[in-house]
Amino acid sequence: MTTQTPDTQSNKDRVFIFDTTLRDGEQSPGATMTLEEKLQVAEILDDMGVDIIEAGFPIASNGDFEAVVAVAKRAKRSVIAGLARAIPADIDRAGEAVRFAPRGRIHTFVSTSPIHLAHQMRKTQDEVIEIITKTVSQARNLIDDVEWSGMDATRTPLDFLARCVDTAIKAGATTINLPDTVGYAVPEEYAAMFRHIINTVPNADKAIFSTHCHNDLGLAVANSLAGVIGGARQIECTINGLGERAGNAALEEVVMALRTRADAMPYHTEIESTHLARASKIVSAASNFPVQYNKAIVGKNAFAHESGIHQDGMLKNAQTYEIMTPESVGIKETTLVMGKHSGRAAFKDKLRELGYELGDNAFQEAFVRFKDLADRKKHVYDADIVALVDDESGSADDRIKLVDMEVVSKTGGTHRCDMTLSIDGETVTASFDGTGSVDAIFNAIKQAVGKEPHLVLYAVDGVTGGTDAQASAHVRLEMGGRIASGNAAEPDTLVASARAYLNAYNRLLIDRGQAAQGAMAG
Ligand SMILES: CC(=O)SCCNC(=O)CCNC(=O)[C@H](O)C(C)(C)COP(=O)(O)OP(=O)(O)OC[C@H]1O[C@@H](n2cnc3c(N)ncnc32)[C@H](O)[C@@H]1OP(=O)(O)O
Ligand SMILES: CC(C)C(=O)C(=O)O
Ligand SMILES: [Mg+2]
Repeated sequence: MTTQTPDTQSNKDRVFIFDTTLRDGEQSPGATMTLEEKLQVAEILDDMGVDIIEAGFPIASNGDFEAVVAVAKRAKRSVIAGLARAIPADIDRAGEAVRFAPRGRIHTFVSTSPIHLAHQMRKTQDEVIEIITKTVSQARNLIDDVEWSGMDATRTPLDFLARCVDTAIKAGATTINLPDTVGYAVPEEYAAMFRHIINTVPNADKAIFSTHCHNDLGLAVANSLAGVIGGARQIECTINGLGERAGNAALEEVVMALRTRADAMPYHTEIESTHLARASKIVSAASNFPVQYNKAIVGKNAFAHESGIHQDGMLKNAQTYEIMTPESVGIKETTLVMGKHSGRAAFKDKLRELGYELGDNAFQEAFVRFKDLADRKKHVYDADIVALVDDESGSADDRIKLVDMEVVSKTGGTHRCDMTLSIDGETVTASFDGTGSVDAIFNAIKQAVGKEPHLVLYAVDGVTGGTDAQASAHVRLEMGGRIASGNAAEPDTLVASARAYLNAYNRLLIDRGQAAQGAMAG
């Protein structure tokens, strides 16, 4: 690995970030945003230091025009761009909209690839060259900042692409964008294309070269970075990778890749990365596109760890499993998610966080119960762990233990419980009916133990949400003037109820200092 340092002094390593969430991003089917939503997105982009915001395609509709005008009027630091086909009316309309910005840009594009020329534009190469000269000059007469894009550049023969770029620069384009419109390029090829064009076109140094990559093969970010390595200094991208078809390069990914791997790629952006998580949420809400959990940088799981080995490492030193801090992208903190893959280190840390200091044996017991619960439950929440630790039932000292239980309930019919208990080490079975499942369970226990404590209280709470939530059951029993309470938490309400009853019963036995059989003989 080579270690390089970005040249922040001369700015030759500065990469400009051109965000097109409001234009290419909005082209995602279903992602249409209201004016209010667009303004909210533009505001965060401006605040985070996006160099250029492509606010829309003004000729597309009055709504798009108004949105570009509104974003332009509110722009603080960012340049505001409007897209235009290589058509005079488009260019005029874009110019009309972006002139409201302190700094506006007309972004005009035309197809360059043989397939587009033959089937979409139905023009010859010479006609396209003539169109470029006319339209770029027209744009340049309206504004100083003109970007020209060669649509489908990556499927265009390099000699013709170079001719187009040369023509656009001569006509006054200040930024040259070479898009991978259909997400066809691979990184080495994309880098080589920039190198070739920049080295071949005589006035290449008069323009900034730009990448614009689509994610059809999942290569948009890799290609954008390769483009920069090949000489581009502007990346066109979108928040959350929103965009036509499989999307564009994700802004948060290119920014953090350049920041995190500045040693390998000595370039820098001026993006304030702590805004990334918020920007992602705003765009997700505005576009109605959920962010996938495992999305790099801003996904729910990007800084979450469930497996014990990783959690252990994270507790020892966060750099063992994180290459950037959550704070650096605006996420409050790393989460150690408690689940079936968690180990003792994370469980102990979680207990400490929840205010528990357990002795070795109690910890070991609680950990076994936690693993057992996590095996049965998808999400183990803090409240589940609290219930699990507070539930002292099932301890090794219990004289009556639940071995097995089966409950059959029929609508409008009987409720039956077959139960196997271990009483002072002896296996006892019982079967009993009840007016409901819980009644049948309690009756079966009473039959097995042979004594009838009086049920003073029975209550159940859901500890956490969802159908797999733990049920916390509470039972209070009275026998011979003594009262004992028992609690148990389980994903299954009936099992929780049985265990809470046994927990209370075991406590009655401890209080009396009697053996269970003795209690039975009573
Ligand atoms: C790769 C990209 O992302 S390109 C941007 C894509 N974004 C959009 O298309 C969203 C906004 N688009 C629209 O609202 C509409 O398509 C409009 C207003 C631009 C045009 O609408 P219409 O005039 O009805 O044309 P329509 O969309 O049916 O067809 C596009 C026309 O533009 C032409 N065209 C496409 N790209 C260009 C270009 N860069 N320069 C000049 N003409 C172009 C096509 O050849 C076609 O022309 P034709 O009707 O003479 O065959
Ligand atoms: C308009 C251009 C830049 C575009 O979005 C593309 O080629 O993908
Ligand atoms: Mg695009």
